[in-house]
Amino acid sequence: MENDQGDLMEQEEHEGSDKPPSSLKAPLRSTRLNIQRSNVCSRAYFVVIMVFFHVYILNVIGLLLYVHYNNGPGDLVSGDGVSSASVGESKSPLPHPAPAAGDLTLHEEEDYTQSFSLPRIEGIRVGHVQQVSLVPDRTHEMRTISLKPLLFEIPGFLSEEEGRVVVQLAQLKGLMESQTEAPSQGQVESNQPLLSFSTEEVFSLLDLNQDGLLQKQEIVSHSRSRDGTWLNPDNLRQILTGLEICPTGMLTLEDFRRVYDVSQRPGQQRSGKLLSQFKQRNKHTWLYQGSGSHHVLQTLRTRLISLTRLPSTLVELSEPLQVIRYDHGDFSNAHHDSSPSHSETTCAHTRLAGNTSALAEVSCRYLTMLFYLSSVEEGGETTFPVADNRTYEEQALKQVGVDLTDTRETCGRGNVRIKPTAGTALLWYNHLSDGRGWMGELDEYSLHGDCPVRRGVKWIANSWVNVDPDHQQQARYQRLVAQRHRAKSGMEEHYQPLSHSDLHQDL
Ligand SMILES: O=C(O)CCC(=O)C(=O)O
Ligand SMILES: [Fe+2]
Repeated sequence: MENDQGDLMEQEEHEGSDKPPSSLKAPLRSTRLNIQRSNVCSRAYFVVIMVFFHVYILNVIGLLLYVHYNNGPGDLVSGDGVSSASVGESKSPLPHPAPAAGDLTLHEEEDYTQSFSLPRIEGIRVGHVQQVSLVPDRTHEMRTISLKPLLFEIPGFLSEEEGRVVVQLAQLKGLMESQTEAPSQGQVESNQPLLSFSTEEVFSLLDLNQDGLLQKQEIVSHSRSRDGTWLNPDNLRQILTGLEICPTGMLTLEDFRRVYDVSQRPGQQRSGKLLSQFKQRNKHTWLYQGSGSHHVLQTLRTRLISLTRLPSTLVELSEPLQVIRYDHGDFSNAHHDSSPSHSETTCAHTRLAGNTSALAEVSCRYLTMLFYLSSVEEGGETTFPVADNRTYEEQALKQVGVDLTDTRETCGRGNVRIKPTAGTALLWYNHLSDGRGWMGELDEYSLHGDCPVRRGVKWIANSWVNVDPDHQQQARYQRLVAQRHRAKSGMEEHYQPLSHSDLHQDL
């Protein structure tokens, strides 16, 4: 470097004179050569730099275009021509939307099963607030309540007026007495002890043909995790596992005692009595949300699709809206809305496309959206007893004398408790991701219940999005629905969308 500069200065010094001193001739020639070489080098260097610079700029532009088109609203799935929600505290982008399940055709099934993925809203951290745009002219705040389970609260998701409409529609339709009502019928007073069944009583209840042996079919016919069955998913899993290793394929009372006691908690074993998963629920009804239904019901579903960015077909093929009324003292014990998958179980919603030899139909619910339709003066909180605990300890749920699933006794101890406020919606994922974009294991932390209503009346609505953990089964089911649609529209002059009730049993 220094040498080059020295040569340059030397050259400049002598440029003015006609004849440079002879003593300087030779060195000067070599200096010129150096200068030319140096010019060539800098030009090449400049060209290389410019090429890299342009490539870099092109890369950046390409990346920006990619991000823009992948996150753009045009990509979001909305079967009803609904504009999608924009969500974010500006920093928290949502995952990529899934392709429309409804667009599935026969030859596309393979691709579909390869690439189909379920979006999941990111929680970021507890207390994180995201702005969501669900309706024109205003935004809503969505707050992360817990990460385990992934649980959000959205105040004002529906207006008080919309809440009243849903309540009135439920009343017009007529609310059914819950099948889980206490045998003493009517109201159970809040100070009445929980029903409990001995192992022998449960065996007898399950033994439908009273032959003293439990066949698989008998066990799984009680497998529903909701609405007061005797077997919660954990019980069912333990018992079915016990049955699998039983050479006869049937359980005697003795076998049953062994597997059922294993599935119970120490506190219950001590007393020799088993607390039931009995849930006290007053009345409920189901409201269809498809085309032709009240616009408020359709709007709720539309907002759910916008918020979750789930394929609209998936949501449209899910259960109808369940509306529940709780009077004074009513409650439900902690439970999971969905079920763990097991080789013996099949999802109720895809059973048409399912393996008919599967013994148990269970609810497969990727997420729950719960709408508070009324505020409650006292009590009635939704409780998540183990939410955000560092580790999920099944044993800790039921220690001697303390049963965290018993909301009548231990509601105050729940890690997360949400007071019902008219218009607020809760959203939580009942399942973890399988790591490949599909629905994975049941999230044990999604355990929840509701505390007894102490003053006032509580109205809520549940919207569940059904997904089969076996995505090929989900694809087969949707293909079947699409085929039926085609067959139906071919037969009818006016196209009528296949209603949920055509495909699902009343859950
Ligand atoms: O009413 C609540 O707060 C919870 C209701 C619930 O968990 C259910 O209906 O499955
Ligand atoms: Fe629930």
